[in-house]
Amino acid sequence: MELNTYLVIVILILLAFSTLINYDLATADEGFSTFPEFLTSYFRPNKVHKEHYNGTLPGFIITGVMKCGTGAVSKFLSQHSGIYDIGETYFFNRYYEKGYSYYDALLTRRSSGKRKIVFEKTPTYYKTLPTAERIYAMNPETKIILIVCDNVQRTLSRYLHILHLNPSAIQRQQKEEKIEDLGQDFDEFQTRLNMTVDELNIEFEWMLAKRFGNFYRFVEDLYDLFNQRKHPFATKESNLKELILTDGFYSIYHMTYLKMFEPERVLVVDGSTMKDSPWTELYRIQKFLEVPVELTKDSFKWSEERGLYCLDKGGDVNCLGKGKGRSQGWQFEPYLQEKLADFFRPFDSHFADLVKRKFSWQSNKNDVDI
Ligand SMILES: Nc1ncnc2c1ncn2[C@@H]1O[C@H](COP(=O)(O)OS(=O)(=O)O)[C@@H](OP(=O)(O)O)[C@H]1O
Repeated sequence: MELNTYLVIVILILLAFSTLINYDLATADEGFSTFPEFLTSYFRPNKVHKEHYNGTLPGFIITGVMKCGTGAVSKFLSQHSGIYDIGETYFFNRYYEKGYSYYDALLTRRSSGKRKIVFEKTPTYYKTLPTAERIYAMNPETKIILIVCDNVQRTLSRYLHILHLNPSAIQRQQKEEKIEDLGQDFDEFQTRLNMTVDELNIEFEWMLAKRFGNFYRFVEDLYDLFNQRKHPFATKESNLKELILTDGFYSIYHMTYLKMFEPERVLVVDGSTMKDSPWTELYRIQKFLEVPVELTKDSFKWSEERGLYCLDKGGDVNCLGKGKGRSQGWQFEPYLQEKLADFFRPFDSHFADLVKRKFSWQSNKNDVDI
């Protein structure tokens, strides 16, 4: 064969691949029907502990997402006369080995016998593997609330959160390691984040190509990697930049909950609305919890100083602590803002399909025909 013929063949192969390597939901044309089939293969533990469990049971658990307004939702809900917030426990992912007697004692002590619906929030439950199974095993009737938000904003908030950590002497080294990984200042963080997005994009484009551009099949492959505790999810080798990004793959983590709990026991909340109209999602939450709707628009007052809605306690404006709302006025450079939005968009669209709702931060760019 002549050199020219070789060249033509190579160009044709490259062209064929370039159409496959189009990491965009528009190419995912047959995946939607895979959801029901995928999600009806329920995995449920044989042993349910509720019958043997005499102590205080949480009526519901807020499982995440970190930096998506879990503190705001908890604080607002704690104003409800029938609800009691016992705070963060990390029982199901950090202290499970201590056993139910530890959890029981903790809940009983913190709730001090209140005859209310008790809840806890631990913002990492949503993405730690055995958690859904363990909560289900404790009580399959537990209600689950997952608060999600704009991933670009969440990424920014995570960096600022780590930068402002006020660690104990023991944790100081951990903080230094995190900052070393992320970057000493915001500019350095942006440069490194940009590179990490590029690296993940290359990896994902190949994975997507192997699935002939079907985003839904690609997500199922990611789901398998998550279950096998493999890259790009948390492993010993993971860097924090990757983890901050993959923390936003809500579908992957949420599928483990949907495979376990009845759909009516799981509520997804748009945390991005907590800043400018908290009462809208709080209405949905109160309905979901089947409690009287006490938290309404009248329960809130706009704080000019904080640029956020705060609780209105009879004229007294009660805002969350200074540790919340620190991202006001911060923004990524426009090039990175756009790159991150592009990176997360198909994942957000997939999640929106999975839970059948559209979120406040999703632009019309998401209205792709799938
Ligand atoms: N009404 C109101 N008041 C205060 N803060 C609000 C509110 N609504 C949403 N938010 C946003 O919540 C972000 C913190 O999220 P979390 O509470 O989930 O953070 S944490 O994971 O528990 O640390 C926090 O992120 P930062 O701005 O980065 O601090 C806020 O933007």
